[in-house]
Amino acid sequence: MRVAIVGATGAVGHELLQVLEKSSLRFDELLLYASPRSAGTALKFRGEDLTVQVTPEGAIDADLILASAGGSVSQALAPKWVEGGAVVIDNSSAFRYDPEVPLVVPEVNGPAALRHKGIIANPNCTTAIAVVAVAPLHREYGVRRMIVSTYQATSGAGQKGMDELLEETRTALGGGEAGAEVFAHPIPFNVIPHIDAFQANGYTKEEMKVVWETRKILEDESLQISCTAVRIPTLRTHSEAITLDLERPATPEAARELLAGAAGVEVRDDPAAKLYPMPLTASGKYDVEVGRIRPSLVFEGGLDLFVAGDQLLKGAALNAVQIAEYLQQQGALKEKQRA
Ligand SMILES: NC(=O)C1=CN([C@@H]2O[C@H](COP(=O)(O)OP(=O)(O)OC[C@H]3O[C@@H](n4cnc5c(N)ncnc54)[C@H](OP(=O)(O)O)[C@@H]3O)[C@@H](O)[C@H]2O)C=CC1
Ligand SMILES: N[C@@H](CC(=O)OP(=O)(O)O)C(=O)O
Repeated sequence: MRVAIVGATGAVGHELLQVLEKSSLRFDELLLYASPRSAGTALKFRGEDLTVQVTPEGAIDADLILASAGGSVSQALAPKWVEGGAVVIDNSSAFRYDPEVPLVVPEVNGPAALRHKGIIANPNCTTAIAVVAVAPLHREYGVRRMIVSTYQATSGAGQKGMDELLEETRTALGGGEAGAEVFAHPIPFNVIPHIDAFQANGYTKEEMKVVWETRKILEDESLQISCTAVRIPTLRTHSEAITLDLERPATPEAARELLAGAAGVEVRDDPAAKLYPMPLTASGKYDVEVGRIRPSLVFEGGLDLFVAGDQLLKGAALNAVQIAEYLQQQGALKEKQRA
């Protein structure tokens, strides 16, 4: 079994290497690809140096390709990879809204992955983190309306986002004027309510991804969702305040108990002991932290909660590897015939 990572030198690629090291996925060989500027770079995997190669324009001889090199690379090359016999798990947004392409968070809709025709899409990171917490509540109480406000880390914009936070913070602390290239405004000591492009309806694409993708994953087009997505000066982990209007009333106690048994969730909810989800505690963790669970003051029987999830892990690398593990467990990931 041969696995390839395209985009191995990026923020998500780096996490893919770490997650694969610990994963139960069985494979014999790992191939690493990036852009020409990284060709020849050595990256460690299981104690060995693997050399990064230039991503070819055509097929890659691998059984499974984990793609995290951006939408335009996936758009252009993923169909060729599939033609060459590989299964592609794509971290970009290129195919997420294609009805033929499953959009999968294994804890929530794992079996959807089995319906793939070569490509499986990994959801937007903000969405993936939200649905891990919301799906169990939706199943039990029926979510009617969902209002989300996000606090998104700079690594959501890749390695260059983290670099800009660190460099511009140094500049600001040194008495200089912080600049901005990756973000729309200087990020140190600021919050920016602008992630991705503004759409005709006044929402950003990041906000609309939460709407479109949550509905697709939960298979419920009737869900009413509104999101405000905000960039904050942290390195990693996206946090989200979520308000839920429910068809059947929930109590915080019952919700806490339900979520404590839910896969991928860690309930961290003891305000008296100052225990609640935070980037500081959620970073590097596989589970999404959920806390501040309380009755909604607006929607009777509804809930307010706060989640924090490492978006480079559950929002990207971990979720992609979990999809691959799921396929393999189901006997749906096979080595292709080679001459
Ligand atoms: N960051 C996040 O939180 C999340 C990211 N994603 C998605 O994952 C993908 C990667 O994101 P991220 O790791 O953050 O981005 P980075 O900018 O950190 O990394 C991009 C990677 O893609 C490679 N790359 C860029 N252009 C090309 C090209 N033309 N051909 C081949 N390889 C190329 C880069 O190689 P090189 O180093 O040589 O330039 C690098 O390895 C994106 O689609 C993003 O939307 C999804 C969920 C969350
Ligand atoms: N949501 C990421 C950006 C990203 O990579 O999103 P997507 O995978 O939907 O393109 C952010 O915080 O900026």
